[in-house]
Amino acid sequence: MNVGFIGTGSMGSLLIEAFISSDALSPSEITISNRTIAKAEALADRYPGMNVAYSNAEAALNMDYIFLCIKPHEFKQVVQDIQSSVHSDSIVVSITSPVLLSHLERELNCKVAKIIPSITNMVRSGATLCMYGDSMTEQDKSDLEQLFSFISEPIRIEESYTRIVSDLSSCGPAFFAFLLQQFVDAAVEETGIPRDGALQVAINMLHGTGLLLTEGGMTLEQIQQRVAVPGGITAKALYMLRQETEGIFNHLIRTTHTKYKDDLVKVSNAFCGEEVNGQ
Ligand SMILES: NC(=O)C1=CN([C@@H]2O[C@H](COP(=O)(O)OP(=O)(O)OC[C@H]3O[C@@H](n4cnc5c(N)ncnc54)[C@H](O)[C@@H]3O)[C@@H](O)[C@H]2O)C=CC1
Ligand SMILES: O=C(O)[C@@H]1CCC=N1
Repeated sequence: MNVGFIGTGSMGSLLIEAFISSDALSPSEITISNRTIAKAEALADRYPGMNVAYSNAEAALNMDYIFLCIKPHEFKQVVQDIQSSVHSDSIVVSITSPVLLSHLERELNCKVAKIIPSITNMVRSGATLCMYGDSMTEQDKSDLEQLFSFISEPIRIEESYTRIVSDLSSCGPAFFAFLLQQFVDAAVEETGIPRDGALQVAINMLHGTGLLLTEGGMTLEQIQQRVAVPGGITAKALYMLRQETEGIFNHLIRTTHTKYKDDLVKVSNAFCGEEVNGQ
């Protein structure tokens, strides 16, 4: 398989490293390009056999898959760069939410997909959200999902739900890391417990809670019920939490969606010179 990665920043390098460490791809199957070429060269130095391309056009030439691991505002330029390298059987994969499949289909004479990864894929965990353009066959979709199954659970979603599912899957690790940090900081502030010890206990708790929900087969409600014995301490604290956090995640979701709509308008203007009112 020949796979091109354009953009070797945070997510591009994470995907490359996860695919290699999971044996989904060997370094010699991978060609990379990046705006700052020294960054691509440094990555390739760590994986003998990996190829560095000195233009995006070269990174897309003769590739089965071309992953665009760049920011939304960088798409228009990169899509132009690769236009003459792709052919009807190439599959271009975008990993960002505000670039629509229709934007890519409009500009590229090839098959297109959108796959939103998550930082959790670094440890071969979490989901990848899969959406496909019209020319992707069922075989193309299952081949791509087979590749992503080495590092994640691929889940097909409707493009109209991209943002909310990205909030849960890709932004979620940042949101829950933030909440855990607040919990630990408060523990230190309120009691003087050494931070390292408190953090270690909190991390074990989060890991164990994840296992209860997966391997343990428990629901979110069951976990709360089993811990919050009637009249006990947890029950009292959960009551307080419900009062104090009411509506907070609605506010969070409205915030991500407002930013998403702004980005979508900018990308649509760049691609089509017109505004789009999609969600
Ligand atoms: N951070 C996360 O957890 C997730 C990020 N994403 C998406 O991944 C995308 C990339 O994000 P990051 O990797 O965090 O960004 P980044 O800024 O770390 O990486 C982008 C890379 O693209 C390169 N680049 C920019 N313009 C280029 C061009 N014209 N030609 C070649 N290379 C170019 C930059 O040099 C940089 O190395 C974003 O669109 C983001 O929405 C998607 C899911 C999760
Ligand atoms: O907004 C996006 O497309 C992704 C999800 C998490 C970070 N960036």
